[in-house]
Amino acid sequence: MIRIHFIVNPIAGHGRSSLTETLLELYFVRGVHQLTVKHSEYKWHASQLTRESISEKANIIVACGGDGTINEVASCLIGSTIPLGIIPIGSGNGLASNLRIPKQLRKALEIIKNQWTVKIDVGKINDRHFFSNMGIGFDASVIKHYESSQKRTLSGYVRACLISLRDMGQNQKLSVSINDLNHFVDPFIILISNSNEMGYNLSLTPKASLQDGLLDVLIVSKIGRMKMLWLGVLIILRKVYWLKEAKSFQTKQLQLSRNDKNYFESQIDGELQEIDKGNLNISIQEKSLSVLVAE
Ligand SMILES: Nc1ncnc2c1ncn2[C@@H]1O[C@H](COP(=O)(O)OP(=O)(O)OP(=O)(O)O)[C@@H](O)[C@H]1O
Repeated sequence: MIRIHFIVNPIAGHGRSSLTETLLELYFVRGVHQLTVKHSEYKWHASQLTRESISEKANIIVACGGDGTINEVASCLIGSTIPLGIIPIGSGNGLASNLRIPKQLRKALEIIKNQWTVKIDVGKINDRHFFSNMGIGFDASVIKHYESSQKRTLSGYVRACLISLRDMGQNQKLSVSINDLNHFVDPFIILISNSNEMGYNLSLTPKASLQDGLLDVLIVSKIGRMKMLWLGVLIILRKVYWLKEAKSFQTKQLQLSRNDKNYFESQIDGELQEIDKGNLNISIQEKSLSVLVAE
């Protein structure tokens, strides 16, 4: 018997999905698959449910949600032999899109039944993990406004970008140490990416790969408002490197530090996080998560 546990975020993707045990059972074989469906009730509950599923000896644990839910479930599975399944019912679904996991329920469940796995890299930031990307500056501000608007849609995302463009003015001098070189920056954005997709088919690091053992880093120093708009166009065209203030790096690890006492306001896999430390140590853990994908 294959024990498959589904951890469902009921509010992901505007809460439009209605994944129930009765619905899921239609796609599986009684006597071969044993299904358990759990619903998260609050932030970080999905992590707790995953830890319980591990002690209940689940053979496969499926994150049903967007990048935030995947982060909570997958963080508990790093280094484990239990593979992560994904049902992309989130809003942006960046990681699922990079892994070519379809949004159609039947096709996504087919991947889980087939049990074909690949190992992917995992990003580490101090004692937390990210699977898609993390960022500081403009994109953290976008996530802050996106989370506080009640509209988790592409138009809500565009609106959050416009509000963030209006608000970006504060200086935050940082030291970034990459590949033994120190860069002192007043960044508009720092994005550290494992995946080549941020969701909604957008990418700031189109060359990133989930399996290359490297983090792709984009640093854009402070720019004026016209250039910010031009950057928006370049993001859509996937040609951010055309901007002369944009610098790209590939590395296995980097450090960010700031001298003032402020916390780092950052986004990790699309969720706003306030990291109360003057130093961020960011690294890659190569091929440390098994994920179910199409063969
Ligand atoms: N019952 C719940 N009520 C409120 N928040 C929840 C609940 N269950 C999970 N969450 C939180 O919802 C947040 C958003 O989840 P998730 O990222 O999966 O969806 P999304 O934002 O729609 O998708 P994406 O990240 O792909 O845009 C996560 O931080 C998660 O911890």
